[in-house]
Amino acid sequence: MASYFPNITLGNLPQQLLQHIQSLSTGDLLQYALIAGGASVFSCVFVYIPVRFIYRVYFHPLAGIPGPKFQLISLYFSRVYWTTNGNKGTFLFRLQGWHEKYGPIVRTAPNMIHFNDIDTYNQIFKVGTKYPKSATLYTNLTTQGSLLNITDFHEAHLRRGALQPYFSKQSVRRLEGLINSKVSKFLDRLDGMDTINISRGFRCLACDVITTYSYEQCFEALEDPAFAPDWLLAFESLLDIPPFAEIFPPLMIFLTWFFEKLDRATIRKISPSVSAVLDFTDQCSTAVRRQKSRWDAGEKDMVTIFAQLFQDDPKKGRKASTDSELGADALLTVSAGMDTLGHTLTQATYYLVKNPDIQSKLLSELKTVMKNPRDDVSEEALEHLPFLQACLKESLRFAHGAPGPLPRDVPPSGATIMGHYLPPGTITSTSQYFYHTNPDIFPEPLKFNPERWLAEDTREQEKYFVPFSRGARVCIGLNLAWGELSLTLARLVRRYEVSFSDEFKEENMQWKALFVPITKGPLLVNVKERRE
Ligand code: HEM
Repeated sequence: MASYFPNITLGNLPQQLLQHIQSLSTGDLLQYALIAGGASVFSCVFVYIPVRFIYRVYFHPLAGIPGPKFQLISLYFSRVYWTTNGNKGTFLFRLQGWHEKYGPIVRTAPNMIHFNDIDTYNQIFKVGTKYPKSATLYTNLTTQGSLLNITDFHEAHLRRGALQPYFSKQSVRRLEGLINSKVSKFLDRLDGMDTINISRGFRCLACDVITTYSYEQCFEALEDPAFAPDWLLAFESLLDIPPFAEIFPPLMIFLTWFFEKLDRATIRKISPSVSAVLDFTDQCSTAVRRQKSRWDAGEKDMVTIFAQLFQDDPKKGRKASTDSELGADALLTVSAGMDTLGHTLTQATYYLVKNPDIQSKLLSELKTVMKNPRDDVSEEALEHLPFLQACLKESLRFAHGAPGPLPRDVPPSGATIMGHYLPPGTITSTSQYFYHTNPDIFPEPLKFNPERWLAEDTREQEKYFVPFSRGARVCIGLNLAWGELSLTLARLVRRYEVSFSDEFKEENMQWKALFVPITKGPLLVNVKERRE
């Protein structure tokens, strides 16, 4: 066997090394490789990681910001910790403990901070902000190419500008007939149903409204006998993506690439859920492509929220969206509204059933604009009902929209927030959950109490109320959401007495924070039609 330390002289080192390597047998090479590998692992574990940890704790520009030190050891270590062993979706609640311990600004990763301060929130989440969405964290593959993942200000501004007119208050008012017709269908479906999974029912309703509006093609989710179309069940199972995909994002990219190469029948055999989600994604893309063909053929008076995206806008310097961007936005508009709306209506119904006195106060108010249980109503009439509006706000406060940390990058100029200098590229993050549960603003924050919104002066509550986020990237669908929330809740409560089903367990309502809140189980109810 060759010596590991060959007799070489410095004069002609590279050549001598090459000759030495060429003289080695395969067995020798393997031994060298093992020794080199072992030495690398050893120095990584016992030298590189500890030295890097010491740098991060004492010498990094963010060293002055308090926080749990174990979060600074390794990003991979953190990812493994927060995605396995029942920890998934609980980061938000741990953050709460850290804020109690360390104060309103906490360093949560080597290059990331989390703050709980509404004035800083308003500085970062404002129109004209210099803090873009974080490029390293808005990378979800299912929304790739869509508005949600755009981090560049100008590009996002142009894309939003093309979609926004269809979501203005006036546009949503014109949609009232559509929303009311879907709500009627939803309520008619409840009639005669036994145990109702109303969490899914609400999501089917949201899906049918937005698909009809977006692509003039209702996906007829409300037709499903149990409000459980395949794609909805598949989305439910895939929302909780497996830990390995979060721990090794490249693996997810590889799997996506791999699935793209397979035909649908093979995918169906490997994973029926992935196949159902892909079918749904195709359905959205096909619907929007069909509209584009009609548009290109000269049918310019069609109603589609994508009309402006079909064409260049030379004045603004916006290029027409590509087919894959259109498909991504088509999927986003359905998915962005479905879970958020469904969850908010689920919270509203749960707390009204749990608090009969609140429900009966709401019912009395609703009777002033809906004489009969089956009456239609306009959103404008509902806007003048203070108690209903208070119930909706309280439900949104409990639903939290996108509760977990929303990440934004510090601009190239760097920034000072809450007395700490943050170098360019630092990721800042904050969570609406903390504002909505601040006990100084919302006393007894975990009590569903609509009355808090009826106080003489609610400016402080409004300041802390951010279910749709704020500023340049505020939810584009918020007017539509208000329309759907108020018409659905008002007409549901006016028409039916809702009660918990015997199969319903309180623990179902425990939730964890993925990008949206996911409850442990569904809200299961029974309904009885009101006589008057
Ligand atoms: C109760 C209902 C809803 C809530 C609480 C809600 C909440 C939110 C929040 C918090 C964001 C910001 C996310 C971020 O910064 O990453 C957002 C973004 C967005 N929402 Fe909603 N949403 C709701 C309903 C809807 C509906 C019905 C639509 C239908 C079109 C919609 C479409 C969008 C879109 C497209 C974005 C991305 C905007 C952008 O990145 O510029 N949302 N929503």
